[in-house]
Amino acid sequence: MAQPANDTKTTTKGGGEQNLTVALRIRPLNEDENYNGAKSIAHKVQAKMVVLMDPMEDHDDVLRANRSREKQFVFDCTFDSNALQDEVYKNTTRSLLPNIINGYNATVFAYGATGAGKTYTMLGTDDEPGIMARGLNDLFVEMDRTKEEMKYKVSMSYLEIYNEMIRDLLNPSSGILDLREDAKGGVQVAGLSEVTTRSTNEVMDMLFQGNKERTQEPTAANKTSSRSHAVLQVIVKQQNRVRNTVQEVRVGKLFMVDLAGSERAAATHNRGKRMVEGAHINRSLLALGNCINALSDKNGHKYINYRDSKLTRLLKDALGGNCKTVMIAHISPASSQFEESRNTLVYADRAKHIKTKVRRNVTDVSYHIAQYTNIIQELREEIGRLRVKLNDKTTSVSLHGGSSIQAVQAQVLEAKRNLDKVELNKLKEQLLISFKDQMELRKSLMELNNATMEISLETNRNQMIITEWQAERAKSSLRKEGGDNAGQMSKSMELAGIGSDEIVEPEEVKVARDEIKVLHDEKYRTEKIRTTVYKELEQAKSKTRKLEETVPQKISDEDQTEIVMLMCKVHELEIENTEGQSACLIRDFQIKKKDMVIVRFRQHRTLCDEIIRKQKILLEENDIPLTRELEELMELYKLEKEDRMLFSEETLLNLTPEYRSKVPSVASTRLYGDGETDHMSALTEEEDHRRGKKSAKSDDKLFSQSAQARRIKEGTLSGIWRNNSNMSGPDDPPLTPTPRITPGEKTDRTVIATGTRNIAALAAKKRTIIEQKYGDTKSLYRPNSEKDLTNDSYLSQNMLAKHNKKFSDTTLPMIKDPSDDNLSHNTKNSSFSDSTLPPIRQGQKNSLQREADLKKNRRTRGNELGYSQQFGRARRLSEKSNVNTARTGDRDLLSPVGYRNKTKRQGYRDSSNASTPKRKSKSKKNVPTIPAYRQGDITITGFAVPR
Ligand SMILES: Nc1ncnc2c1ncn2[C@@H]1O[C@H](COP(=O)(O)OP(=O)(O)OP(=O)(O)O)[C@@H](O)[C@H]1O
Repeated sequence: MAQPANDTKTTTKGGGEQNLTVALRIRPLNEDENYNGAKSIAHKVQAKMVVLMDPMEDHDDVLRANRSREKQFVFDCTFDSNALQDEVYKNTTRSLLPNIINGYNATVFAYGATGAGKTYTMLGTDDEPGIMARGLNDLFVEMDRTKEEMKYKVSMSYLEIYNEMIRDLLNPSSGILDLREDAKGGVQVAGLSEVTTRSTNEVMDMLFQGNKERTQEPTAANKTSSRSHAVLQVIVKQQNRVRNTVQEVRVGKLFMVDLAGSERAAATHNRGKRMVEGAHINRSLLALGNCINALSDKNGHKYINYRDSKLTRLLKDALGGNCKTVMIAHISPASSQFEESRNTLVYADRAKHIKTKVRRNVTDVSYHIAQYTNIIQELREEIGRLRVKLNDKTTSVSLHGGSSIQAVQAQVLEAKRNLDKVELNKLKEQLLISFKDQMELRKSLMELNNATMEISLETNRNQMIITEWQAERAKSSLRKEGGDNAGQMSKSMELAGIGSDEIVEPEEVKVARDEIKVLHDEKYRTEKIRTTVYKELEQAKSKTRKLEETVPQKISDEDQTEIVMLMCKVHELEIENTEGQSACLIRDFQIKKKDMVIVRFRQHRTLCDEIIRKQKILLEENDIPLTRELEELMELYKLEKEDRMLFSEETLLNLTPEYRSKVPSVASTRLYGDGETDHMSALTEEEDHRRGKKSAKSDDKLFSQSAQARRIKEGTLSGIWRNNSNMSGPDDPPLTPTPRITPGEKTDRTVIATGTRNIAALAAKKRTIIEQKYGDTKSLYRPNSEKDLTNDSYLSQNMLAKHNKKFSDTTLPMIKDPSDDNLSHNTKNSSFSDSTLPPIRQGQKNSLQREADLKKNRRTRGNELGYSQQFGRARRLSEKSNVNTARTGDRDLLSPVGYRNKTKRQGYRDSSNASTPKRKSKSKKNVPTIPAYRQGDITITGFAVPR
């Protein structure tokens, strides 16, 4: 029997003292006993009680009446002749097996006379296996049940004591084995083979082979009499599968002993060898009986002599040590076996009092470092085993439950698809909302940009009206002073800046001033809204970008990704479309602005032309010779004018029709452009002709009338030269829009003459100043060869402006040459910018009236804003549907724009009814105001972006 390797510390834990379990089995009468007429004298009278009757007892024998040997015995359990093998096993042995597994020792031995049925109980037959087979079978079953958690090692040995000699039944060739005791008092059989077994079948095979080796001889008492004690030892080592450095190993031993039966020589008729065998058997059994007697001594002071036989030495632990012991006594019920049975019963009854101390055998093994490798290896093997097991389970599950798992997987996939679909729809919805918001904001921004442009244009137009009137006012002052040579200087000075207050400002100019202020406020408000919208647009863009970035992360399906990408593409195209529209509008605005600059330039040029012409007349009339330089300049001027005429038709064609119709007050000036100059020249010539004066010889070229100028005579002087009733004679025809040219020469001549006189007055003023300063006026008339006169075009407007700033203030602002390539750039920086609002004169006579008009305008706008704020998004559709109508002035009154215009018109009417003349249709203006901003609610007068 091998011991655990390494550092071991074997201890016994738990348990306690307990009595030997004694069972009694009474076998049936065999054929011989029946044949010999033996009577059954052993009876199980209760579950644990047996009665052994005295076969010699005779109730009729008075002498032996009180000497009956009948006796009752009580054991832990009794089995009669009808008891089955399984019943005996279950009631005596099976309860021991768990103890064996948990490290306890147990012994089951069969005791009894020869032929009493010990071998039958322990070994049994093929059909009725005995306790050994059943016990071993159940032991393996139990180990198999817990093998996942515990690791077992089962070994067995099988020996016999025959004639006090120990033989290895599993290895008979090993000869007689010695019985030795170790230092701890443990009994060891040297050289006994321990065969490791893994299954019940192996155990049974070995048991079968071992029994064949057992000495068994027929005797008179038993045809299959066992002539030796057989000891089957099963050692079970148990340890937890989870290894540790200190491992607890439980070692349980089960001894199953089939003793040889005691025999009486007389009864067995043994002779010779059988008699010798019987003597050894009896001797060993006697030793066993003595031990039992000693162990069962109630005082417990008797010496237990185990050394009298090898049997008692082997059963030392089983009888008095650490062992749970079950003794199954066997008797024959036959009356012929009364003495044997009675002795057995007496021994068994004594054995009941034997107490053993049962403890668990535990060995704590501390492994050396070198052995950790083995532990690790074992652990790896365990892991591998578990993996195999897992795979097997998976495979098994796949085989048996594959369809259900596939169904579950399908359901999970389906659920995931549904989830993805819901998420995708949500994402799509968010994207669409984001696109829509962005588009609305872009359109709003575009509309606001256009509103700003419209405001700018409208401001310029009003500025022109004011400038136009200021020029007229200046000329009107000249006319009033026309012909009055006396005090020319003082008048001229007055003309230069003073006296204009006496001229009543027309209603149109007042409205223009009011509207400039309104437009200025409107521009400020529009810019503010534009900033807000721009910020919102940036936020919307950012939001859309984030959503677009989320798309590939959340959408795995290819088709779904494609759909969302298409949505994004559509969105991008919509944005491009909007930007294209915006660019068109901006270009249109630039063209309009350039047109306006051109008109302003032409106005200015016309004035310059007129001044030059009149100066030339004055020079001729006064016989003032032209300087050489002036002649050269005149020649250049003439050439430039001819070129201009050639260019005029092309310029006319390039002007936008919309602008022509939209700016009626300056339309005539703009439309006819150079033609007007020509026409004016023609008129001047006609006047000269009527006066009978000859023109200067150079006039045929310089002031010649072109065919085109004559053709377009109609309406030419409707602009700055004629639009003043104060300047018109009583016989003059109505003012514009009358397109037909009328005899206005007289007025024009007056104007021209007045202008010339003004210039002359300024010249005189200059001379006076110089004289006062230098006392020499000749320097003013120095020939052109003289240096300081070379650059003095003293009759030019610029020169005059230098001497009198006020004069220049009353004239048109300086305009850069339109031939500049940077026209648009100059336009932005020019004096026409709406940021340069004209100064509103204080102290004018009509200032109170204008203030009233302004307040009225403000009130009107206030109504507009309040009203427009009440409009929601739903109103937009109504507004949009009325855009075209709004352009023609017939706007929906529910529309903010329509409401505004309607109110405004009404406001004008009220104003005119109260204190001011009715506004002429010519001066009716559409001030581009925008209602209070609400995303997508912007509509500009005369402009709407289709949605
Ligand atoms: N309970 C029983 N039921 C039927 N037959 C039995 C029973 N017990 C014993 N026998 C039979 O009795 C005979 C003797 O039994 P067995 O050999 O087991 O006695 P034994 O006590 O082992 O004898 P020995 O000590 O000589 O070996 C056998 O033929 C056996 O089959």
